[in-house]
Amino acid sequence: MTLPQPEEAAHTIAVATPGRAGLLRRLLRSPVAVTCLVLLALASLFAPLLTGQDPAHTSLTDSLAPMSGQHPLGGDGVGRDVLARLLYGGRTSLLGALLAVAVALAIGVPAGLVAGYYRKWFDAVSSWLSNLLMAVPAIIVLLVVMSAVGQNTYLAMAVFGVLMSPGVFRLIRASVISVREELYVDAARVSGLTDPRIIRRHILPVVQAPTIIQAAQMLGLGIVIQSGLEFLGLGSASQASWGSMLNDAFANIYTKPVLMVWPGVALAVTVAAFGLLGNAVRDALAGSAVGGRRPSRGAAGRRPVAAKKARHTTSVTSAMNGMSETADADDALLVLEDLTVTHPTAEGDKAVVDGVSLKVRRGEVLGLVGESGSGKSQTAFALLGLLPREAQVSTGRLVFDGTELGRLGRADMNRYRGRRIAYVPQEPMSNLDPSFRIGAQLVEPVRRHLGLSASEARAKTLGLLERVGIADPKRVFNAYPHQISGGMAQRVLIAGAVSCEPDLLIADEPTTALDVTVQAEVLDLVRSLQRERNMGVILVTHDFGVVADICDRVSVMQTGAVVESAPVAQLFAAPQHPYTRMLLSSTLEDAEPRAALSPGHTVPASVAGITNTGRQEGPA
Ligand SMILES: Nc1ncnc2c1ncn2[C@@H]1O[C@H](COP(=O)(O)OP(=O)(O)OP(=O)(O)O)[C@@H](O)[C@H]1O
Repeated sequence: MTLPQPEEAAHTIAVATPGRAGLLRRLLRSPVAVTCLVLLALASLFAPLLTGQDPAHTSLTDSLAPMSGQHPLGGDGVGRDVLARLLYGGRTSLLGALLAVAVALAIGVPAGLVAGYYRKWFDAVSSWLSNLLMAVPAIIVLLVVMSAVGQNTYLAMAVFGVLMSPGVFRLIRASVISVREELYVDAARVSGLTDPRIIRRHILPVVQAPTIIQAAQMLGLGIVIQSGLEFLGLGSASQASWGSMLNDAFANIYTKPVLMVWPGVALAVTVAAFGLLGNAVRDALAGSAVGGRRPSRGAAGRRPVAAKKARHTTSVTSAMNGMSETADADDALLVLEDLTVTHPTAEGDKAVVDGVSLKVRRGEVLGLVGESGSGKSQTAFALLGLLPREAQVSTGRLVFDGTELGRLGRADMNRYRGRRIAYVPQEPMSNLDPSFRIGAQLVEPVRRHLGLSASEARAKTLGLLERVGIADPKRVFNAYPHQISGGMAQRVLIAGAVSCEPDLLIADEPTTALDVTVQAEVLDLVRSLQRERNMGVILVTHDFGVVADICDRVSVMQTGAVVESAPVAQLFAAPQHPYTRMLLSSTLEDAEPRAALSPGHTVPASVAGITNTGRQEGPA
C-alpha cells in the first residue's frame, strides 16, 4: 500500500551529496595540503635522491666550509655536509615525532572510547590516571629517561607519547560522551546493534576529525621536543637530526651564525606544515561528510536528553532473581509488574515511575496516556533498557514472551531489542545518524538479525520503504537524513522498526513532531502494520484522540503511577478515576464551548494586537 505523502514532497531537499571515497581526491585538490605533503616527503623520504653526501662523514678540511658545489649549504663545525644532515635529519625528527604520536594515539584513543562509552569504574580509573600523568612535568621525565637509558631518542619519544596520551584520552572521551547521548545512538542500540558496531559506525566518525587535528598538533610538538633534547646534546651522536644540527650551530654561533638558520627554518616549516595538513584533512573529511553532518532540522531535531531520558542500571531487584523463563498464565506478550524508576537529583532521589504494572497481549495495542511528565517515556525507556546508568530501576517482574528480561545481560538483551522488541521514537530526525545514508542505517540491523546477504537486505529494505508509503524508495534509500522530511523520516524509522518482524513495538509519541495530516497517515500506518503482523504495540501518547483511533486498551498514568487501565470503549464510556475523567473532560471535543463575548466586553489592546493608533500589529 502506498500512502499519499504531500508533506514529504513539499519538504524534500534535492541536494547532490559527495561520497566519502573522495577524501584523498579532496585533499589532493587543496594546494596547501599538496605543498605540505611535498615538504614532508622531502624531509623524510627523498634524502638519498637529493644528496650524494654522507651526513655522518666528517672532514676537518671542510670544517665550517662555505657554500660550494660540493657542499651547497656549506660544512658544519666538524666538516659534515649541512645539506645532507638537513635532509637526513628530517627523517630522524619525523620518525621520533611519529613514534610519540603513535604511542599517544594507541593509548589515548581506545582508552577514551571505552571510558566515554561505558563510563563506570574504567572511566573513573582512567580519568584519575590521566590527571596524574598530566600533572607530571614531561621535560623532567624525558631528561631522566635519556640520562637513564643513554642516547636513545626513540625510546624517549615513546615515553613522550605516553605523556601526551592523556590529551588524546580527554579529547576522545569528551567527544564520545557528547555523541553517545545522541538519539541516533540510542536508536542504534534499540535496533540491537552491538557496542563495537555502534562505536565503529556512529562514534568513530565523530571523533576522527578532532583526533586528526590533535595528532597534527602533537606531531609538531613532538618534533620540537625531540629537537630540544638533541639540542641539549641528549640525542645519538651518530644520527643526523635537526636538534643536533642546532647544537653544532650553537657551538659556532659567532663564527658561522648561518648554521642556525637551516635547521631552524626546517623545524618551523615542518611544524607549520603539520598544522596546515591537519586542517586540510579535517576540511576534506568535513567536505566528504557534507551529505551527512548537516544539522537535520535545526534545534527541533534534538530534545533535551537529560530531561528526557536516563540510562538503565540493571539494579533490577533481588525479587527478580530466580524468575527466568516464566510462562504467563494467559496470552500475555509482555508482563511488567511493579516498575520503579528513581533518579538521583540535587534534592535527593526522585521516583519518576512508581509501581507501574502493564500487560500487553499479542496483537493488542495498549495506549499509555497521561499528562506531560507523568512518566510515560520513562516507562518505555525502562522497558527498552535505555535509562541512564545513574537511574535506579527495579521491577517485580518483566517477562517478555516467557523470558524474564531483567536477568539478561547487555548482549542477550541485544538479541531482543531490534529483533523482537522494536522502538519508534518521538523525533525521527534526531534518531537517524546524519553521517550515513538511510539505506545503510536500515540494512545493518536487518543483516545482523536476520542473517541476510547485502543484496537480500537491500531488497527487503526497499520493499519496506515502499510498504510504509515512500513513493520513491530508491531515492530515499540513497539519501542522507537531511534530504528527507520529518514525515518521511518517521516512515523510515517505522520501516526500520518493523524490518525484523518484531513481536512488540514500543512507539513513543511517534507523531508529535509531525503536522496534523501526516500524523493521521503515520497512525494509520502503525495500525495497519500492527494488524498485518499481529504485533503487540505500546503506544505512548497524551492524545485521547489517538487512543480512540488505534488502541484496544489504555493505561492512564499520573505522576509516575498507573491510575486506571481498561479497554478503550469502557474507559471512554465510564472512566473510573477522577484523573481520567479530568483528562477526558479537558479534551477539546468534550469541553464546554466558551460563552460568546457579551456586547459590552472589550478585548485589551495588548491581547488583540491593536495599537493605540488603531492599526493592527503583526507580520505584514
Ligand atoms: N534524568 C532525570 N533526572 C530527573 N528526573 C527526570 C529525568 N528524566 C526524566 N525525569 C522526570 O521524569 C518525569 C517523567 O518524565 P517522562 O519523560 O517519562 O514524562 P512523559 O509522561 O513521557 O512526558 P512527555 O509527554 O512530556 O514526554 C518528568 O518529571 C521528568 O522531569
